[in-house]
Amino acid sequence: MTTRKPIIAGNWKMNLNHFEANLLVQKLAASLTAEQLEAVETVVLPPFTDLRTVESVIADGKLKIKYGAQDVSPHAGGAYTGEIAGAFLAKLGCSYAVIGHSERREYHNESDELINAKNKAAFAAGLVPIFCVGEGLDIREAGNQVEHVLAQVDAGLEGLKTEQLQQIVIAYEPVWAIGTGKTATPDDAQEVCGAIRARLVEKFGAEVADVVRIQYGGSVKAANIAQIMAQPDVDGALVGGASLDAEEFVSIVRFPEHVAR
Ligand SMILES: O=C(CO)COP(=O)(O)O
Repeated sequence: MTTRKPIIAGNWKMNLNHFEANLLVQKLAASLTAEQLEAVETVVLPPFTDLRTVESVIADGKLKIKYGAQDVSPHAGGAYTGEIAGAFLAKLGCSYAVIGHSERREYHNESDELINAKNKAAFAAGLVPIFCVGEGLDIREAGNQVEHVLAQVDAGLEGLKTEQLQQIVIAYEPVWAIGTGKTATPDDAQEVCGAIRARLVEKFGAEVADVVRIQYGGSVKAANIAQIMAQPDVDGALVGGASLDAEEFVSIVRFPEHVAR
């Protein structure tokens, strides 16, 4: 089996202006050693307007922190007022783009088809999608979470090439656990992340499925990261609220040390 490098990403959502972004990245850089950043891929996902600043801080300090955007247009360019093209994000040094976050599915009516188009647009621009899936509370209560998430996975990955599938990051974020303080149990997270990997094996073969990194997201904190990361099919976390606090996020990135303690 391949060893997948853990990936911890901080989704700042619509928080922190570019001055605040500068400060937070500086704090992360001051607390995380080169070894820690080598062991755990660390990503920040600020609002679009912070990206130029984040690019500068990271380039100036030669920091091994990666960054990305929270969305991308499905279009390459043109008359799409308010949209941001993947090529612009790539020019700013972004490595990743969050695609299909539940907040965009819910508040912007993003469909599986649109999300699939955005996954393709991200790759076309040289960005790696952090492709989000997850069930709402009604679906969880009816016990249909696996079926629901696998349908989202199938639709979002439709038509992607093998080398793209090998790079994509899939984030499983149960909607009922986002911002609620109600974390899924490690077993809940493993059930769905394991089912996602089994589906990847079935559709694309073990060589693809073995290298795809699957994150869990939903009320991840320093206090619960180690148990979540101990699950065999969880390769990282997509962190919301706790990523806005430098000390807390640093502690999450340093999860391998929690296990050793
Ligand atoms: O939506 C999330 C990350 O994308 C999770 O948010 P919280 O960590 O605030 O629950």
